[in-house]
Amino acid sequence: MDNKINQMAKGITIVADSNIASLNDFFNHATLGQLSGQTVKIIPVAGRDIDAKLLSEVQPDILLIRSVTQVNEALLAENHSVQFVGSATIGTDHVDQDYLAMRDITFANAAGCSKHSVAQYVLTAILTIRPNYWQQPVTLGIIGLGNIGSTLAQYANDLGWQVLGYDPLLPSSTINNASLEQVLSQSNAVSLHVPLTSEKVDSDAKGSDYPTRHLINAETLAMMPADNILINSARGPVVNENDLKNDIAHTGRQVVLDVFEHEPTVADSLLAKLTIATPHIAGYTLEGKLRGTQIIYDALCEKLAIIPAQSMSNLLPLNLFLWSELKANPDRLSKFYDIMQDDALLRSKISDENPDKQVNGADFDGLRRDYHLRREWQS
Ligand SMILES: NC(=O)C1=CN([C@@H]2O[C@H](COP(=O)(O)OP(=O)(O)OC[C@H]3O[C@@H](n4cnc5c(N)ncnc54)[C@H](O)[C@@H]3O)[C@@H](O)[C@H]2O)C=CC1
Ligand SMILES: O=C(O)C(=O)[C@H](O)COP(=O)(O)O
Repeated sequence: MDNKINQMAKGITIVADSNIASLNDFFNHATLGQLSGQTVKIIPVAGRDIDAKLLSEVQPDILLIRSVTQVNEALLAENHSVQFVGSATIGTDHVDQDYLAMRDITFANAAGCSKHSVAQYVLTAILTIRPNYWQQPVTLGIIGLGNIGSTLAQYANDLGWQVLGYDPLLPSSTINNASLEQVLSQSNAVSLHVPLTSEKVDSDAKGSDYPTRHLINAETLAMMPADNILINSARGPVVNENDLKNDIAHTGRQVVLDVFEHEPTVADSLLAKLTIATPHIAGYTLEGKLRGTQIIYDALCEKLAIIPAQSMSNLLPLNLFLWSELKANPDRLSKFYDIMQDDALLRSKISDENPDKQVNGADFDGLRRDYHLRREWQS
């Protein structure tokens, strides 16, 4: 155990995004208080309300977030206490990890936590739009073959689909088997599973040699035949939304978005053109969210040098959703996941009373906060 954590001996104060699943079950006196005399105080706050003023006033030891809290110098400059930041998410584009390292603050994210949930979301979207794909040969393009992309490829393989995959940062393989242009031009549906990264400039070690910001733009959209579905459940700015709107206007392409360039705001001028639109809930299953909490809880226990005393298996109700059952009964898809209900809820937030003709940020966030977590299908 390091000295700084020892200095928390009188108590641990945690500021946490209130949208973290089962926060109180994982972070309490019984599950963290194994250090002698420790008390645990949790301050739950909406993720977008975790700001520099709060962290300066409260001076917590631990900060637990999800994807909507930007963690950087601006947030932490007036804070002298945080020693651990845990993000119960796969994505890390909201966290300046170099800054945390410079401050000697430990960082953990929840890699892979919702990989099955997101892959199942993508399959549901495709098979809802094109139910005939249960029976016929399909080529699925996957851009980014990490945890989610490779999990999606397994499901596709299971359905007898061909996979064309592109990931320039991984060695070639049976699924990493194509160029970007081949994936875009030769697939029936293309799904994006890349992190949000920006271009590398000489002085900026943070950039990527293969940046993904606006990876899908007028030029790359032009490579896709009009009947090729596009699905983005990665991060909004991976797709240039203006270029996408123009593309749909010209091609009539079927497009599924779970994430948006200007999230949490969604303009009706875009929404009206989408075949399916959902409020960033691709990973929102009970299993996916609990796994995210479990992973950062385990990482915090490691930091505190205590033995984890809580497990998501204690919190999960029985799960009767079997992938084998769905495969044998494709007509049950909407019972496994009714994606059109999520789509309708998002669209219902645009009303004639809303002069801006957009989904407001508060409504978008509200749909996510109150989301009825679905279940992950078991294999
Ligand atoms: N909509 C939602 O609810 C969720 C969205 N996500 C998003 O999905 C992203 C991917 O998740 P994972 O697969 O778990 O991440 P991962 O880190 O396991 O895999 C990402 C893959 O993308 C590849 N990659 C990077 N730049 C690329 C490029 N220019 N072209 C092609 N491939 C590239 C990497 O080499 C890596 O293999 C996350 O970063 C997150 O932003 C994650 C969970 C839920
Ligand atoms: O894990 C990720 O990365 C995600 O995109 C999350 O599932 C998004 O959920 P929130 O962190 O915004 O609740």
